[in-house]
Amino acid sequence: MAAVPTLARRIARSGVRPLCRWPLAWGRAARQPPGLPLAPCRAFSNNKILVELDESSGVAMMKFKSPPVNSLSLDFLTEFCISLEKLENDRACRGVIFASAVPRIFSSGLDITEMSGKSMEHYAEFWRAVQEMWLRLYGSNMVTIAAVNGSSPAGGCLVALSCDYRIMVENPKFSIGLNEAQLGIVAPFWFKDTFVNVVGHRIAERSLQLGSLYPAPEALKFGLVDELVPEEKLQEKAMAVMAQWLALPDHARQLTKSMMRKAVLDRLVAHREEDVQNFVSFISKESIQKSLRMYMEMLKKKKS
Ligand SMILES: CCCCCCCCCC/C=C\CC(=O)SCCNC(=O)CCNC(=O)[C@H](O)C(C)(C)COP(=O)(O)OP(=O)(O)OC[C@H]1O[C@@H](n2cnc3c(N)ncnc32)[C@H](O)[C@@H]1OP(=O)(O)O
Repeated sequence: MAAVPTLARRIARSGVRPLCRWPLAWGRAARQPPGLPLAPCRAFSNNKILVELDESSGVAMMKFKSPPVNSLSLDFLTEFCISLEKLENDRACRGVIFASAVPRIFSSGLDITEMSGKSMEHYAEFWRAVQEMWLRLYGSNMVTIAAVNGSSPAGGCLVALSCDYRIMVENPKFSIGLNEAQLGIVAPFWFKDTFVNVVGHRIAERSLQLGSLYPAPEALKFGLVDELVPEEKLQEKAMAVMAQWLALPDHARQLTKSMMRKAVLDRLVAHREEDVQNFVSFISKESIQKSLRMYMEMLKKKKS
């Protein structure tokens, strides 16, 4: 299979629609002192993601709005990469906070329908998009904070793990973890490396083998998330942590981040095509397809 940069073409084709210059998301108007004009702010959105950049603070809010569960479909991943690239190239932006606009769910992880009943070409295109999302997010020069306002299994957990800091809503009904093994699939080496870098080898090994999902208070205990807050305090807390991180000179923080993450990033870059081939041959096995179908059926049955 040739290494066709299909995602790059999708990014080029896909338009990012500008919104208005004075957006309302995250209650900016409420924070503004009365009588003063609003600080410069730019917003853009596409079908699945809303972004608001506050130029005075250099902080962007990226909100996932792909109901019902913010699953990471090919379209979502493409739009995520476009939005992140736009912010990365914007000199006014120094930090991004990620949150969900869907109640109770941060992200349900990779869209299982993209990995089930499709062609080998489709699996390859999808997996390149997953790799691209992680390479851009884990390798971002910006300060990245996950404001985890809902459940965040598997690929959703990877998004949070790839950020510099994780703040989660203290609700024990919200869970987070790399539960791939429960679906009969395996977290690839770069998911594992990202996880190990956050929680350490022993906890990662046990959690990955068991496919464990942890309620927010459990996740805090071993550092899968950095702190818990009540839902109504999440935005304020994320802004405060961001201000702390942005108080340092960018170059020192960026070089340190790159030093800490480079080996893990380089490993995927060096084995990218091999990783695509591994994914395609693994996911297209009939036994794996059967496991995914059963898991989807289980999700549907749970409702009835
Ligand atoms: C040798 C090694 C080689 C390497 C091989 C690599 C192999 C692959 C590695 C893949 C890595 C990562 C995988 C993933 O990320 S898989 C996704 C894992 N996600 C989950 O397990 C979460 C599943 N969902 C839930 O638990 C719940 O939906 C929820 C998120 C807790 C929300 O619960 P809810 O009650 O509010 O909503 P629910 O009714 O369950 O769902 C609403 C509809 O959404 C559908 N849905 C849910 N999650 C997904 C998903 N991830 N993908 C697609 N669709 C999803 C669900 O089926 C409902 O649909 P419908 O309304 O019934 O039609």
